[in-house]
Amino acid sequence: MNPVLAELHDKARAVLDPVHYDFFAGGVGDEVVLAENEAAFLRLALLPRVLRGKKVSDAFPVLISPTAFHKLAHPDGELATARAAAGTILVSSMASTVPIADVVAAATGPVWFQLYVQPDPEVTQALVRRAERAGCTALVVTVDSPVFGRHRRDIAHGFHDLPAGLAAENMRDLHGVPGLRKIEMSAFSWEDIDRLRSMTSLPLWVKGVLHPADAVLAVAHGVAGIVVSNHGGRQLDLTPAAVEALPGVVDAVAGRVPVVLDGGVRSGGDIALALALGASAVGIGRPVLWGLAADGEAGVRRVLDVLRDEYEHVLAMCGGELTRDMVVVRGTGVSGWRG
Ligand SMILES: Cc1cc2nc3c(=O)[nH]c(=O)nc-3n(C[C@H](O)[C@H](O)[C@H](O)COP(=O)(O)O)c2cc1C
Ligand SMILES: CC(C)CC(=O)C(=O)O
Repeated sequence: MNPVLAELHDKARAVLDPVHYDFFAGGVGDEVVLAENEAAFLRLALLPRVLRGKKVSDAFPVLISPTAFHKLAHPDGELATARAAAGTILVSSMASTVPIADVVAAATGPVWFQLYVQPDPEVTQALVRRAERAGCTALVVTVDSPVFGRHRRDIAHGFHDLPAGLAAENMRDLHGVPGLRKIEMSAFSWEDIDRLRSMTSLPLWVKGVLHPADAVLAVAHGVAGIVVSNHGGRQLDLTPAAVEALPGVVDAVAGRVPVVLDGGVRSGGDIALALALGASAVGIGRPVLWGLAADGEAGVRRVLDVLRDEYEHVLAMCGGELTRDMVVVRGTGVSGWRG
């Protein structure tokens, strides 16, 4: 892990209420997948190309992944995250503690809205309209959560609701129970994706695809992009590391829509590995929360700056372009990982 990210993580752990730290840090079950998401990157290496004479582009292929309840990390909550997000895309969680309109107003770049499809279609529709009115430029529907993951740390602490004064603000006044944490999970289907697409002209992404067959279905159902993700190890503690599921999805999609990799990205090198394996960009979850908890807006900015700097350095070392033949599995010498 980049040492600045490690330092911010340590500071976040020191300042946060241990219950909230565990909510942010924890995963599902034995936290095997949580650990694997990071460990899998350490099993990969890059064969740099030389003498290519390429100028490194200044694109920064990073999105801020949607994470809930930023006011648990810092009193400015999502406003601080949004202000720091310049140069990236902020995917704002439906479970934000600041209303989406205020998040967009504080941001200087694009904000996408992450949505959990709700059992009541009217609630889902109201959320979509709130995102549209706020000025969000895409919807990201999370599809890996038909039920809540069982997080042992939260269960041990009895953490199942927000403290007084904080609320999932986007849910306010929907169903007339203001301010309760009442995000619901639902086992919806591709028909709901079609329905959502007909409900809005916003580009619609799906987040939480791991199986190549689902990636093919997602393209067939007209999605604008796919986030390969196991929800940061918070849903099913049996999946492969996110980066291990990436090549299969990339192959299935065959360039028809962009594929974003999310889970375990902790350095510029991890970003480079994901891009070499075919991702268009990566999403960052917990490191943003550590920056936010440690130092608010400045902390989030530091996380992004350090990743940008490290990524550009690695890219320059690799000759300015990243392709799958450059990826080697450590200990095997095999390149062109999985084809
Ligand atoms: C505390 C926390 C809250 C999260 N909340 C959401 C959420 O509201 N919606 C969602 O789609 N994903 C949510 N996620 C998953 C992230 O979007 C992302 O998939 C994951 O954090 C990526 O892994 P990383 O933390 O290793 O970068 C959450 C993750 C964490 C750690
Ligand atoms: C409100 C929660 C469902 C947010 C979430 O997705 C998570 O904690 O992983």
